[in-house]
Amino acid sequence: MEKELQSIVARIEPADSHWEKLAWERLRSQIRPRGSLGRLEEMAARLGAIFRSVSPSVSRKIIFTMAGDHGVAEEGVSAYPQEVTAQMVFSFLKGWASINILADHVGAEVRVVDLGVASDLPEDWAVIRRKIGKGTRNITKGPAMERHEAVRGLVEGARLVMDAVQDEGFHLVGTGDMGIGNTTPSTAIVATLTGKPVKDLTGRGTGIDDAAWNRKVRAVERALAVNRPNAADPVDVLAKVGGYEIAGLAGAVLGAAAVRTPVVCDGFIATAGALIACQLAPFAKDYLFVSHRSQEVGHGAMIELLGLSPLLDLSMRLGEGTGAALAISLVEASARVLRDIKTFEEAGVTDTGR
Ligand SMILES: O=C(O)c1ccc[n+]([C@@H]2O[C@H](COP(=O)([O-])O)[C@@H](O)[C@H]2O)c1
Ligand SMILES: Cc1cc2nc[nH]c2cc1C
Repeated sequence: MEKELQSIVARIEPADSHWEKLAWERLRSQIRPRGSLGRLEEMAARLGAIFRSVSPSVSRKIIFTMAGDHGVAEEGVSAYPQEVTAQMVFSFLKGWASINILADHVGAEVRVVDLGVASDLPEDWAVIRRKIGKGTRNITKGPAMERHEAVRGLVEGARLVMDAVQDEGFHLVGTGDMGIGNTTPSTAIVATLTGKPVKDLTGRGTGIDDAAWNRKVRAVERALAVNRPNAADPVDVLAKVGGYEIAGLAGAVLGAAAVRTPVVCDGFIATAGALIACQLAPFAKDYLFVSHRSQEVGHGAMIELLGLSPLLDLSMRLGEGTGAALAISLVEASARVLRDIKTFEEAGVTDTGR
């Protein structure tokens, strides 16, 4: 597994700056005032660099919603009980949840992956089964998982995305999460990677009260003190204070970058995964779009560390891939901007704007 992870990471090359230049040339010669489509143009130029094309198509879209449970939930850090993770997986499979509706709205398929739900999911559920463990261990007492388990989660996430792109022809990937308690490990990850005070990075997750917030801050502080994750070793951080679904989310970003495919990450937890991926393979960032700014307070520090601007700011804090779904429509729009808007020359319009 470690070898396979290394080979995935080694495949990740920077996006193509030559094609980015060609994309900017086309964008600048389109029949509209120069720069008038703002950030859509930046997205379009990045797509040109990713696909090595000025006529990219991203019509086939897929969202992977990665699920896992967390031993730290027993510290009372969430507003909901652990069984909600499996219950929401069932709802995703039924098509009842927010992600189903928003993904359908933008024409994206949803796949639900069990990387570490605490219970055995019934055999007749159409979930993608990649269970590494039945929930992580409590990070306030020791490591969330073994290092080899973190590597396995990374590889499983990467494989799912690479297969979807290479075997099924998807052009654009979104990442989302489901896991009661997972804002706690995500906070521990961003605290480790930024060194900022835990208090400033800890949010309200599913909507916890002040007492639970205090417990959450203490849980993250204890997790860091007990495990001493090595910020210079992203797999160590993931294994000690991460989660199974966070490993899958990080792997999905690696897999997308390895097959030169844009990937849109959702909110706080999916971005924690993306951060791990970009620490492992800095060029992965060339393929990454941060869908939205989550209301979870520590998300700002993650975004700052990545150096990417979120596409939307809708005061959302749901997860599941919901922000990714909405932003996917913008990424698709920017591909159409690049490909379909005619140039002054093509349209015979007088150009005096240079
Ligand atoms: O994606 C986000 O920004 C986000 C912010 C807060 C909560 N969530 C979701 O809520 C759950 C985690 O919250 P908690 O309070 O149980 O740690 C998990 O299922 C996430 O998908 C997601
Ligand atoms: C009901 C519910 C749905 C969710 N979706 C993502 N995280 C969630 C947390 C809860 C509690």
